[in-house]
Amino acid sequence: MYPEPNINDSYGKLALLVPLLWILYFIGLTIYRVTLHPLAKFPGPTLAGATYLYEAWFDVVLWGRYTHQIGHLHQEYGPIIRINPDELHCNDHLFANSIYTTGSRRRDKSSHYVHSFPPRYVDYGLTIQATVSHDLHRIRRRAMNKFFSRAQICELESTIQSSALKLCRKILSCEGQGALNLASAYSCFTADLISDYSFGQSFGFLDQPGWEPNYKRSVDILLGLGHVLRLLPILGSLMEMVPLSLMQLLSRDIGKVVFPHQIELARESSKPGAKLGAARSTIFTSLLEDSTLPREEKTTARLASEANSIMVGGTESTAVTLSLFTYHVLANPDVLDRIRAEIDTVTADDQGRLPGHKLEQLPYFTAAIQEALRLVHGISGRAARIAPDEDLVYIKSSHSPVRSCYHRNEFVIPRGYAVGMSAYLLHTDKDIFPEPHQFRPQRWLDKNGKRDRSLDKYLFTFGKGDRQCVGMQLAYWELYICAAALIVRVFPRLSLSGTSVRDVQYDHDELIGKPYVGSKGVRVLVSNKEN
Ligand code: HEM
Repeated sequence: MYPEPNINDSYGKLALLVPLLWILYFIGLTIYRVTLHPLAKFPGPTLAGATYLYEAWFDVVLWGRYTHQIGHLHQEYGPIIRINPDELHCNDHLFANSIYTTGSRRRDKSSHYVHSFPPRYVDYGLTIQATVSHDLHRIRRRAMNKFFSRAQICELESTIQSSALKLCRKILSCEGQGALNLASAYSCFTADLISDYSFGQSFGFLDQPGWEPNYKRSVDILLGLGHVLRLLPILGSLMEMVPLSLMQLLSRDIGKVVFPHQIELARESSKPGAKLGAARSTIFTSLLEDSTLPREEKTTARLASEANSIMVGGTESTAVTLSLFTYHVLANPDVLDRIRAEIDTVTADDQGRLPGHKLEQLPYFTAAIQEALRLVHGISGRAARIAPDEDLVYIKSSHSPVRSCYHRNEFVIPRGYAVGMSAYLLHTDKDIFPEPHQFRPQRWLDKNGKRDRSLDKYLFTFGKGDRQCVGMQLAYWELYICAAALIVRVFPRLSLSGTSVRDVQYDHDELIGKPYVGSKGVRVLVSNKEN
């Protein structure tokens, strides 16, 4: 007779074996990553190539600070470095056009990067911004481009003008009420505009008595989740399993960014003969009617995710640029005077509005907007791309901003591996932007005070290549029209309150660049007479 196998004993062995196998796998993987892996020959700290924990230390534990560390690593290792097991980082402007291409050279997004976007809200794979595949992105982008062309945005001018005037009146009505945080005010303005354009119905944040609620907190929460989701994608999958109703109960702010209802309304109004249609065509009614978009691209889940992506992309980035612009202009009265003098040369229309196409021709005003965009950085950290069909050859240029002990001049990046650049590091390259942390609009002008466009190609705030911000024209139009209205109607009665340059200065990444944790943003006092 054989003794009966002890089941508890077998479970015990299995319980030991599983972690042991996992540890062996992990050790094997680590050795592979630093020896035989196709990126193993690239310069960089061994730990960064061996494990994602290195990136997690800077981005999760130290909170969004890997970009600073990447800057230090470039100083030590040269213009192209390995920053995690599967990704390289380059800090040479001249290589940007090889990474961020347009036309027939295909570029996928790296799935590690797109995991930063919270599932369901700016859904991984469902939105244009989180689409990994180049080919699928082309289909989605083609359908969306027409809403953001210059001609289309010019059509929107009167809506932008009315919202800007509404914003000015509302700020002025805060006279004598203590410090006003402009982050909320500007967020109300941008969210109202983009919701109106997307759904044909504005959120109406500027029409409510105060500035709350608004969309800012929801966007902050979503962007703040980015590092954790990217480095622990399983959390994303868990989030996906939480029913929407529960998520709305758990967080009122996150609950606000779910739009199936708006998509269903758009679907109803796009049906032939519908009665409840919006007065004009909106982004989503038009996407639903677009016969070139395959049916699976028009599901409510996908379009609701896309709505989130447009709302998130279109609200906070423009609002923070306006805040940064406001701080620097109020803190530098000579800059304000110069812009004001230029704006005074523009003839207003019969309703007192300053036309966008005239404003964009003002050289100093434009230079100040470019400078605000440079210092705001947009998506400040790395935005990696993968070339699936070609090896990329990087040849160290004489420009290359970093001096290194590595003497290799040529690197071949194997196809299928991610390589990216970071707006913050490019925008603070002293060779291109001397005194990079200073707000100096004149750097965008020639010695005769005319616009010098030679620096424009180094502005990375809207990204580059095929995946460059689709809303760029709209953002410029909002900035010109709103900033001009504020300068003429509001700034003479504003003064900064308890705000320093640190409140607008880049400190860390939360997908977009953020000032130090705890910053209260740009706060102003509104007085009843002009300063
Ligand atoms: C100052 C304002 C803005 C800044 C700095 C900005 C920045 C950016 C950047 C850097 C990207 C590329 C992202 C990447 O590579 O992953 C992007 C993409 C995008 N932005 Fe903006 N954006 C701004 C305004 C807007 C506005 C007003 C909209 C309104 C609709 C918008 C919608 C989008 C969308 C939908 C994408 C994805 C495009 C694609 O993947 O093809 N953005 N934005």
